[in-house]
Amino acid sequence: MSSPDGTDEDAFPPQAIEAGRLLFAREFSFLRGVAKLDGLPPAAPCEVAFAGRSNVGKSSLLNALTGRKALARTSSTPGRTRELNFFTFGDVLCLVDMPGYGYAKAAKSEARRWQALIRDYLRGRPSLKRVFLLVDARHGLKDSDLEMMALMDEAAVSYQIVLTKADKVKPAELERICAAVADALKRRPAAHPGFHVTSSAKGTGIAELRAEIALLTER
Ligand SMILES: Nc1nc2c(ncn2[C@@H]2O[C@H](COP(=O)(O)OP(=O)(O)OP(=O)(O)O)[C@@H](O)[C@H]2O)c(=O)[nH]1
Ligand SMILES: [Mg+2]
Repeated sequence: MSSPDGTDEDAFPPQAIEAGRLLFAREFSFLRGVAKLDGLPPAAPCEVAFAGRSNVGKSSLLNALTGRKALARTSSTPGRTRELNFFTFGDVLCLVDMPGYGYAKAAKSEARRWQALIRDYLRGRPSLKRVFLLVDARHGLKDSDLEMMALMDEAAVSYQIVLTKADKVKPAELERICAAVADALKRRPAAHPGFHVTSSAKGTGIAELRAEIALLTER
């Protein structure tokens, strides 16, 4: 499904793009924020989560996918999302906006609490079909991303990289980052080999990501 550089560009036939469009045209609502695992909502048939470093653009991507400007709260200050936020499309799909990691200024105790919540959630959620691991296209993979990937490899949770803020990088630099990401994914047992390149600001790659999620709901 991937082109030689590992991206999923052109990988989706028009039917898949249309299925993604229809899926995300459904009624969509915020279900609840969860700070402790015992508050998890009942499992939807398909759950998809968005993880990544603080400020990488998780909440913005969720808003771009759903076409709602302020469904998930975004901020230029890292550490905006502090809980697992569950959004549902009827009884078909649940999207989870996760708190970011790697934010140096977060209080240590709070960072530990988020990490434990993320770890326990990843390990104990059979309905979780895939985690989209967001990586800033300007910065590429950082140590904290590699730690997150190791955690998901260990928990056998399927994950796929989504490069964000592609509008902020020059094409040559983007190519270099894509090659580095494709290389890093080769040695990861739970990683999907393809990845997405997106810009929530410009709408790049959003239709393809919707199509990818629609395919996950059909499994
Ligand atoms: N240029 C550009 N800016 C973006 C894009 N996506 C997000 N941003 C900006 O990046 C900042 C962080 O975005 P958020 O969506 O709040 O990031 P987050 O990953 O949810 O952050 P936390 O909840 O703190 O972990 C905001 O100022 C967004 O406007 C993008 O595609 N392009
Ligand atoms: Mg957020």
